[in-house]
Amino acid sequence: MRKQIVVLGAGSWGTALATVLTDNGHQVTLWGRREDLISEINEKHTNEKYLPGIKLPEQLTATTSLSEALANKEIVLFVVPSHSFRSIVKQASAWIEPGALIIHAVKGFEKRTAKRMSEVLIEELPEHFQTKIAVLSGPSHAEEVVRKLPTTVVVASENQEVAEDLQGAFINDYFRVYTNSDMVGVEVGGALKNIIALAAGLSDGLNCGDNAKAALVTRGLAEVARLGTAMGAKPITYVGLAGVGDLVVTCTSKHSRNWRAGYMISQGKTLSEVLETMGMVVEGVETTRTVYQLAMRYQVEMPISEQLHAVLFADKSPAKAVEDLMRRGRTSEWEEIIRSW
Ligand SMILES: NC(=O)C1=CN([C@@H]2O[C@H](COP(=O)(O)OP(=O)(O)OC[C@H]3O[C@@H](n4cnc5c(N)ncnc54)[C@H](OP(=O)(O)O)[C@@H]3O)[C@@H](O)[C@H]2O)C=CC1
Ligand SMILES: O=C(CO)COP(=O)(O)O
Repeated sequence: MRKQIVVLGAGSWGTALATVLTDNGHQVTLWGRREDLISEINEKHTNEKYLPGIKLPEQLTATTSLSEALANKEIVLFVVPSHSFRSIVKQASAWIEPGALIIHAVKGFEKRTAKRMSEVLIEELPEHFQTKIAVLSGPSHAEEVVRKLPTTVVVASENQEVAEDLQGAFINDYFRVYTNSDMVGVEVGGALKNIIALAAGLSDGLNCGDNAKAALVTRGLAEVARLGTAMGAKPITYVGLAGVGDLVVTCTSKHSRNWRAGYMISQGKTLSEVLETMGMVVEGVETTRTVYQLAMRYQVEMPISEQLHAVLFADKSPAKAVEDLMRRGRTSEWEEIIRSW
């Protein structure tokens, strides 16, 4: 059924998801903060900064006005980076229709509080939205989605009806959507895989080889599952799209900004040079800082994240980080948490 949908955030992922929803016949409004970009989307049907060379559907309209964007919308999708999430939710809150479903597609934690985005939504929106919140995640680079390449994602909500309604709005022949009830697991998986992708970029830049990459993905998954489970996730989520699926794509794809950031650091660039060159959000950097605190709070061992933290924020050489990972104390592959899968 045709729905009225607003997508808040006109970067790569917001624009790509708005395209999927428009292709599905919904009436979609894309909100962004820059007049020049919004005029470009409305007049030229392009978003050259974030999705160069892509023609967007002509039916997709954009605006810089939050009140206009949110008027009469049945689904509200937030896709702004985690660092601006709370502020945009606060501004939007007053204009959201009481019956709307709320979904976000953000892969990060709030820097100041280490909260998940759904926790921020619960704090900032009126209480009646609490049972209407969902997250969309999984292996899905915007550059491939706008080219209609086959993609699978997961929509997680504690409310099965909400998950199924949203599945129905997003699913099509190139964008297959699965439901899941584990919001914590899906949100934590989406955020943490960026740390492992940064490490994979470093490893590739140091020519550590394919064995090392496989080790990072596999032991990275163990690390993600360990913290996720301690935070309340269901371990089985990590053998799904928001776990192993997203780890594989982000650690191996040329499209990954996190992988590219790690690679550039291995080539001697400073973190600020990397972030400046990228011109797009690299969520894994702040997530590494946050996860360092979360690992201590939950008393969870996270050796890859810990080494990456030292490389990014304490000037440790990537080569020494690899050496320290390889020389860790001997351990068994299967610990209690992972054994419960
Ligand atoms: N790109 C992808 O393939 C995927 C991304 N994601 C996740 O989606 C989220 C958004 O990322 P993505 O779209 O890729 O990011 P981009 O870097 O492509 O775009 C960032 C967008 O956020 C806007 N923005 C930046 N700062 C602010 C602010 N302070 N207030 C309001 N808007 C702001 C930018 O606006 P402006 O242009 O005006 O600066 C731009 O529209 C991230 O959490 C990411 O991990 C998830 C899956 C896939
Ligand atoms: O989440 C993504 C793919 O699933 C995008 O990853 P990057 O932010 O590293 O580009």
